[in-house]
Amino acid sequence: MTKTTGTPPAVSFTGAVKTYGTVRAVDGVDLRIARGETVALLGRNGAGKSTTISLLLGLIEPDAGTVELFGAPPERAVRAGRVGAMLQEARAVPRVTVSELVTFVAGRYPTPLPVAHALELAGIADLAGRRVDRLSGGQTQRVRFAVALAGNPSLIVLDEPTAALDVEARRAFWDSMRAYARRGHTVLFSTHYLEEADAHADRILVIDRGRIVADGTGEELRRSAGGNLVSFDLAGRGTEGLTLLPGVRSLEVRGDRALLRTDDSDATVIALADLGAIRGLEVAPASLDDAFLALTSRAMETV
Ligand SMILES: Nc1ncnc2c1ncn2[C@@H]1O[C@H](COP(=O)(O)OP(=O)(O)OP(=O)(O)O)[C@@H](O)[C@H]1O
Repeated sequence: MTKTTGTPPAVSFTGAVKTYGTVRAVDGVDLRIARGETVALLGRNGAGKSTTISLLLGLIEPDAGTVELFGAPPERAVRAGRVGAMLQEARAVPRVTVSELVTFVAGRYPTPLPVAHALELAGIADLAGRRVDRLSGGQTQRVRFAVALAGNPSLIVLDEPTAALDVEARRAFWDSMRAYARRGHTVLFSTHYLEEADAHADRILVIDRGRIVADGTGEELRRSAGGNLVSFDLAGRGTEGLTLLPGVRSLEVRGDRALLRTDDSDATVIALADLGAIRGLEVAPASLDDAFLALTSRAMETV
């Protein structure tokens, strides 16, 4: 899709692998992100999101395969000021004000945003004179966003950017992020929140055990997971054999309820009735949540 112009994509992974001991944190990722796209990297805890982002930023090297930004090694793009990042660990610099910090970072880039503009975009104009080590978690998060924006980078990478934000700050954050994306910048953000990925990304990459298991719009993911969800109370019974019932593609257990994704809910319900497993039985269309669970479910391996 991005090959036609001859311009290298913003992000390109080819067979990238990163292993920690026996864990394949990133396990053969092939990926292209075109310039101007807003992409969400969605996955459970430990799925490989942060490792993917570290590879992308050149903070770690792949054991195999290649990673490029704008057709060059990540370090080169980072050094040229084409990349801004907001990572998970926040280390406050003592005594410095918000404005001083953002001014310092902006000064390291060739074509930075005016500092007042970066502060305004991050929604922290009113915090300009405050010390960065005396802010709340949510305020600190927004300062980190201003730091990521300060250099006016072509690509901005945000690792779980809304983790510490309340509802209002979250909304303000996404408004700012979208304003930045509308200027033609490329945005990659990681999240656990399906609604955020669905609402704010052009494209969602679902990562599970180091692999990209789905790539598309929220609508496409819902469609690809397809089917219906049949759920019922286990009432103490086991889950053996449930994935073998007619139509069933995957099984998830939430508390005492079994959730079966099925391509043929009628056949599944009849089979459950034969087993006498109909307590609290419900049939519902798949949601994006369900699609995500189906895509990343451990039970998928057995289906
Ligand atoms: N420095 C490291 N040393 C050893 N194992 C690591 C290291 N970093 C990551 N891992 C392992 O690699 C896997 C992927 O971790 P990663 O941090 O990329 O996941 P994540 O999707 O960002 O998770 P979370 O949502 O919890 O932040 C996990 O099994 C993790 O334990």
